[in-house]
Formats: sequence, C-alpha cells, structure tokens
Amino acid sequence: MTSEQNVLVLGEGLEGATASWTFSGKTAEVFDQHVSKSVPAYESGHHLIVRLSDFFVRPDTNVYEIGCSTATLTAKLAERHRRKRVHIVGIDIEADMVAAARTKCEALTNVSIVHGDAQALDFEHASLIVMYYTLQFIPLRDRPSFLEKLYGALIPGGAILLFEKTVFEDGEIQDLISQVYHEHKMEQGYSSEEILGKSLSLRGVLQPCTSIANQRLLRTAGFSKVAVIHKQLAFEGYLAIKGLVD
Ligand SMILES: C[S@@+](CC[C@H](N)C(=O)[O-])C[C@H]1O[C@@H](n2cnc3c(N)ncnc32)[C@H](O)[C@@H]1O
Repeated sequence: MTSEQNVLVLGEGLEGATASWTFSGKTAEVFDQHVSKSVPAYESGHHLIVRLSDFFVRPDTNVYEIGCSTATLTAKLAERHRRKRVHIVGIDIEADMVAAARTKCEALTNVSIVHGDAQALDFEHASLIVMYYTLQFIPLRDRPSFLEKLYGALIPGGAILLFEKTVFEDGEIQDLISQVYHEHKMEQGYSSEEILGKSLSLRGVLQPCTSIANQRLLRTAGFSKVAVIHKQLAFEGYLAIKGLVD
C-alpha cells in the first residue's frame, strides 16, 4: 500500500491522509495539546508576543490575531490590555476553531472572534497584527499582496509580529535541524509513525520559506524595520514595524 492510500496517524488520536492536513473537525478538540507539543517554545513565543505588544498597542485601535485557532493567544492579549480601550479581534477560517475560541473568550468583553478567510476580510486602524504560525498556510503567491494589505491597515508606528516555520538554505543544516526536531517530538511522546504521518499530511499544506525570504517579504510590503526576535530550531519569529512616515 502506498502512503497516498494509507490512513495516517497524526497524534492525539487524529487521523489523516498525505497532503491533507486540516484544522477542522477533531483537530479543534485536541488542538491546544497538539500544538503545544508540536511547536517548540510554543508558550514562550506567546509570552514574548504579549510582552512586545505593550510597545505597540494603542487606545482606540484594533489588535488582530489572524489564525487564532482556539484563541489561546488572543485571550492572553485581551487580558494584558483589558484596561486600554482596545478591541482585540481573533480571526479563523475554521468554524470548529471559531466555536472553541468563542467559548474560551466568553468572559472577555474586549474580544470579538470573527469567522472568515483573512485574505477576504477588511482590516482597519490596527496598532498590532499577530500571525502565530498562520501565514505558512496561505498560498505563497498570495503572501505579498496579503502582507501589503495588512501593512495598509496599520497605523504609523504599528507593528506585525509574525511567527513561521522556516527552511534552511543549507541542506546539511536543514537535515540536522530536522533530526533534532524529530527527537523533540519523540520526547513529547509521539511515535515514529505519528511523526512521519504528520509530516506527510502537512505536505503542500504548510509551505515554509527561508528566514531571508520572510524578511524580504515584510520589507517589500513596506515595513521599514524588520528583525528576527525568536528562533528555536526552524521556528522563527519576526517583528516588523511600520515607519511613522510612509
Ligand atoms: C497553527 S494554527 C495557529 C495557532 C494559534 N495562533 C496559536 O497561537 O495557538 C493556524 C490557524 O490558522 C488558521 N488559518 C489558516 N488559514 C487561514 C486564513 N486564510 N484565514 C484565517 N485563518 C486561517 C487555521 O484554521 C488554524 O486555526
């Protein structure tokens, strides 16, 4: 039997097929556990974003988390800025994620959870836009215009915090980082079959770029200041600031 025909095991009881990873259905139910085991430094990345958000979030603006999943980070941002007259907006394309996000944010009066494809939505008067491992699921050809749209929605001095899984330019480094990442997943309790299954299911769905390409994308969209602010194996975070003058 070929890998295309196999039912793949993906961890947390999830099943799938090659090149067919989805965030809908059962994935939403087990997402919090799955993502925190799969993404190295998942929680410390959230902490970094929350701390950095203090420098950019302004009263009477919108703060967006695009691809909020179950709203773990959206809720942390809302809690941090609850005294600031700021509207925190979590967005996700998957109805099951949106339902879980709305439940998690029920008690937070400064949060809206929007169901939709971020590529088709309008953004406005934003002081901060966060994408925590979401842009990697948007088709490569659409990323330049999408980032230009987000740049246009930011107020001067506003920022984007973008986290992405990346690939290394050097094949040898890519190979050894991949091996260490597999070991990390084994330490999280995943079997070899689950690790391979997840990797096959993400084929063509998660499209990573190099660090250089991501930084170039941000600069081309208009951001005058771009820096790498987080790095753990292939998982990288960028801060991109819109200049006070365009
Ligand atoms: C890796 S998860 C994000 C994790 C989340 N930010 C966190 O901190 O736990 C990616 C999310 O992006 C969503 N997504 C993918 N493409 C999207 C799009 N075009 N518009 C809105 N959400 C999207 C997926 O449904 C998924 O929930």
